[in-house]
Amino acid sequence: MAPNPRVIKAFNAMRELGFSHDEVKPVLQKLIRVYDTRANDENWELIEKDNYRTLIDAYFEFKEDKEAEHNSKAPVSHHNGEGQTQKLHSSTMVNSRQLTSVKENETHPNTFEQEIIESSQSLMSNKRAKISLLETNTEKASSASHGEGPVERPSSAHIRRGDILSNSCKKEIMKPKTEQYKLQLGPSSTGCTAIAQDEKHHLHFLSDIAKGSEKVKISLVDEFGNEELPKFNYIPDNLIYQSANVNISLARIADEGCCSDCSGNCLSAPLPCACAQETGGEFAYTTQGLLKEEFLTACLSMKKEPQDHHFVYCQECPLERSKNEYMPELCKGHLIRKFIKECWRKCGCDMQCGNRIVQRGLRCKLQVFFTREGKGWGVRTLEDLPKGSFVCEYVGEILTNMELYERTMQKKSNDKHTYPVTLDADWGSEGVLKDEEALCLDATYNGNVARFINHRCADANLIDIPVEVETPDRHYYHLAFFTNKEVKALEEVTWDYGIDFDDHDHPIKAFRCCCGSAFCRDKKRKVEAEAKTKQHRKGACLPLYQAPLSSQHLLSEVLEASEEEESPWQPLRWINRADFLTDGLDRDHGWGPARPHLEGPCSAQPDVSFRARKGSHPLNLNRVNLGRS
Ligand SMILES: C[S@@+](CC[C@H](N)C(=O)[O-])C[C@H]1O[C@@H](n2cnc3c(N)ncnc32)[C@H](O)[C@@H]1O
Repeated sequence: MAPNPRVIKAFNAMRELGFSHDEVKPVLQKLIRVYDTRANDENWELIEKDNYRTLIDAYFEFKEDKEAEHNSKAPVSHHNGEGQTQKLHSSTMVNSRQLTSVKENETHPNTFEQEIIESSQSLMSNKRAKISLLETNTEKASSASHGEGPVERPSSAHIRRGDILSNSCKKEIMKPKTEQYKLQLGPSSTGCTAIAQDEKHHLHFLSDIAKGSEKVKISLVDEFGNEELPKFNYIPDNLIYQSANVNISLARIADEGCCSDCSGNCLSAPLPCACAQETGGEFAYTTQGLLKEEFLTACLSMKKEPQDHHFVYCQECPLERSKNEYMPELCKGHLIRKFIKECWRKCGCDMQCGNRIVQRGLRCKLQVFFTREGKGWGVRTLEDLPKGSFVCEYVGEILTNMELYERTMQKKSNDKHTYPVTLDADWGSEGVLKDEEALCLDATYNGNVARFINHRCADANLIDIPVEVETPDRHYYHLAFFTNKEVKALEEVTWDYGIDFDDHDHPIKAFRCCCGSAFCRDKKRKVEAEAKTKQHRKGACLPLYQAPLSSQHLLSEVLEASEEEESPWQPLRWINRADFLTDGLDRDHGWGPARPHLEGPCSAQPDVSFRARKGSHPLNLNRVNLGRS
């Protein structure tokens, strides 16, 4: 295939500015992918405009990231929980609950409003609360709680603060309208917060975002009243999007892979059954339905300290293939995970069997709330949860990684994409995975409550564990969240996405982490980057070259020549790269950017200052005549 002339033009333009082909290639490739120029040739203009300004910026960003990555890797210890940079992993399955006929006593809780009161009361009795606030007197709520009518269907109701604030609070509301004030029960993410706001603000409140599809209601509240309600479809079980190859059939479950001879509760049998083999001949669950301590500890240590032997490297990584079909990069590694295997349809036990926890679905009282730290919506528990409790599953659409990549490319820039989960916990046991077998979960458009669970670096209170239920093949499994410590009512629940904040190739751009953890990997990275910038400012700046104005030399020639040992062209001055970039390229005067590897000490004062290019920053930078004129 003949090379695209625009690619050649881009390389030529960059070469003229002194950037070599090899340095530009990965950056250009990335931009081509990001702007999808193959599908839309017009997008080339975005790369080409302002004399390839985007490409130049991307080039420096790329360099900076590489340097930051290099610096951040060296001192990181893998034993303090801060060094995890594994890719997202995870898991699970299709509609096990749709496929199972669950005949259990449905434990619909009281209305959301009652839950809140209960939570507040429990806080009061714990002496943690200073003020008890939220209470309802809406007719609907009371009739529902008295069984006089159907439970209110969720809707995007905007309930005014006066409707739900208790009498104790109304005194406060009499304060001047302009005054905003907040009455709190503990810190924002860990305590109940009730807020009386300016009259203009409304409290967003939904009594059940699951619309009755879960065994418990999941309420949503925005105490700040400013945020738009999230737009997505609630689904209680995973759905296959299109090309994902998820093959569920009883015939695929071997007799040895199930416990057809069991009856009742496998956990009460004298010996563990075949389904416990996966977990070393012991069930992962206690008879109280919690994760066993040893199993939890083993899973936690694998996540926190992923030693080398816990990673596998694909011969041809489907993740890399989805990013670049023609020139995939080498596999970055996948963490091998511990699985739980639950009894299922071919097993002789009943639905109450203690080895069927995740498939019985969500039972915790959870609430979606708007966080204050800049994380957007989050999830908190409305009841105390003992260590090892199953909280919920990460439910979404099952996509191939190719489909995910395409989806993220198509999304509009201001669309929020929830963090997807790659189902790669067992990729190591496979040969070369086909695209339709390399799956992930995306809960952006269709998902359950887990789509609101925020990330916390290293010391989150939930752990995600892969669970095999209805299919023995491990392309597809469930990803279940369990508490890894006791979680008190009204605490936010979080999990460590395993996000690598330096991975700029990930289909979803990493967010600025506001997890607040002392082990925050993003914060650590920023601190390191800032230290580096300061160092730059102090002295280690970049060399700036200028071809003599009188000379006919092209800037590229100057730059190329300056790399030769005997070159007459040596950088005489250095400038701060950030300053240079804000000022733009002044090619009319022959100014060119320097290459980072030529860093050196900053010179004191400029000899000469030049007029800045029209429209650029009017700085008299260290614009020094570097030529030998
Ligand atoms: C799975 S969603 C969680 C729900 C999300 N907060 C929302 O409002 O829909 C993941 C997204 O939440 C935000 N997020 C999660 N954890 C965060 C954190 N620690 N700091 C900042 N933003 C976070 C990021 O925008 C991320 O892409």
